[in-house]
Amino acid sequence: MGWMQPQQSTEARALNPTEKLAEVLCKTSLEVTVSHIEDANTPGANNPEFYRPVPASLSKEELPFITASTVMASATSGRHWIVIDDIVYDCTNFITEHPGGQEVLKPFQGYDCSWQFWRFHGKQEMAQAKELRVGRTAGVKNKFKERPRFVGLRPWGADYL
Ligand code: HEM
Repeated sequence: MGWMQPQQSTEARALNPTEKLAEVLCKTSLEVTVSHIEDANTPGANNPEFYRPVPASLSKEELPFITASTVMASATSGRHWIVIDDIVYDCTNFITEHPGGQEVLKPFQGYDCSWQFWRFHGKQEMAQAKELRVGRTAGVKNKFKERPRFVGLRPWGADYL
């Protein structure tokens, strides 16, 4: 039996090695990591005119996030945006230079055209497209259902049926 004596606060006295370690571990585990998330409320962020092509050196994660509704709004704006694998490409100037012609790109303004792109192109064209990136997005629809690829007379992958 004895009297309870309040302990000195840790600020007032030097910490022993165990306390020091505990302090470091606590601080480390409480550290908050932040990633760059665009604020869709930023003035102008809902207007396709707000965005311009970003440097090719930026990774996908570093691209500004553009909402699906803003991407779709580009269809009625002056910008010709298309989406391939959740990346938004500004083809406003490129459309007249596209070797496959303007007509193939026109129906995709404001829409996803991933499978159509990969049907005709490979990594080389994708590298060329990199300089047209304006942002990343999610949930943008493709107007057309992908038709199965045929290998000879059977659809690709049909041999497991
Ligand atoms: C930013 C996106 C795009 C870029 C950078 C791009 C680039 C190119 C290039 C460099 C070629 C010439 C290829 C060659 O001569 O071998 C080409 C041809 C073509 N592209 Fe694209 N393209 C894009 C988007 C698309 C999309 C979305 C479609 C379809 C909806 C498409 C359909 C075609 C077609 C049909 C050809 C002609 C292919 C042929 O003659 O064999 N392209 N494109």
